[in-house]
Amino acid sequence: MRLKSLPGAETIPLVGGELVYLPNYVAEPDSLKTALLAVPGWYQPQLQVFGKYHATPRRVHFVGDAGVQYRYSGHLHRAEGWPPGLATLRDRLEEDCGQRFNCALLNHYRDGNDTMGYHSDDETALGDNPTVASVSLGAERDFALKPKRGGRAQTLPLASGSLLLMLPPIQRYWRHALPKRAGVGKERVNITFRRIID
Ligand SMILES: O=C(O)CCC(=O)C(=O)O
Ligand SMILES: [Fe+2]
Repeated sequence: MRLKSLPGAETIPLVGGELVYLPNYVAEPDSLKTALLAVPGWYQPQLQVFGKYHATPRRVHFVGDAGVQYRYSGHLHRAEGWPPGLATLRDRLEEDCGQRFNCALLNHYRDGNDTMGYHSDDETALGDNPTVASVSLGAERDFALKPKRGGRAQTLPLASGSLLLMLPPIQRYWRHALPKRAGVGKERVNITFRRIID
């Protein structure tokens, strides 16, 4: 990956990796959010935990080059193409990051009660050194990071229209989450652009 020098980018060094944060990457985040929420195919996966089914506390959608498959959170997702508006953003990201992204996972957090638990994006399908590019639209939410070896969690508020690049080898040493924020009444859409290697 050859990262272009992006004006306004802030590098956040962490032990064993780094993040790059750009607050104003998308010019009209609200209209992109509205367009993405209108795309058919959003659903709320049911997760089986100790034999009992629970609804995942957010809605998800998987898009990308037709035929790309990704097993994530116990479900096999199959992409059927890129929604209008997202292909343009992907092209710009590919240009800025110097690498291809062949799919994206969309998450819809309806309000501060919708969350994502601690995990790392380290599926073998992403290869040994994945770069995950995360774009946030709508409500500002805290992104939390915790070292796998133990230690304090750090939080980073993700503004509407921002880009967060999770550069390798961060997924090896850190987990991340989107914690509950009871005071947040507005919705948020997050897009994580990924590259499945087959
Ligand atoms: O919503 C976010 O900012 C995080 C999403 C995430 O970690 C993921 O999709 O793997
Ligand atoms: Fe993630």
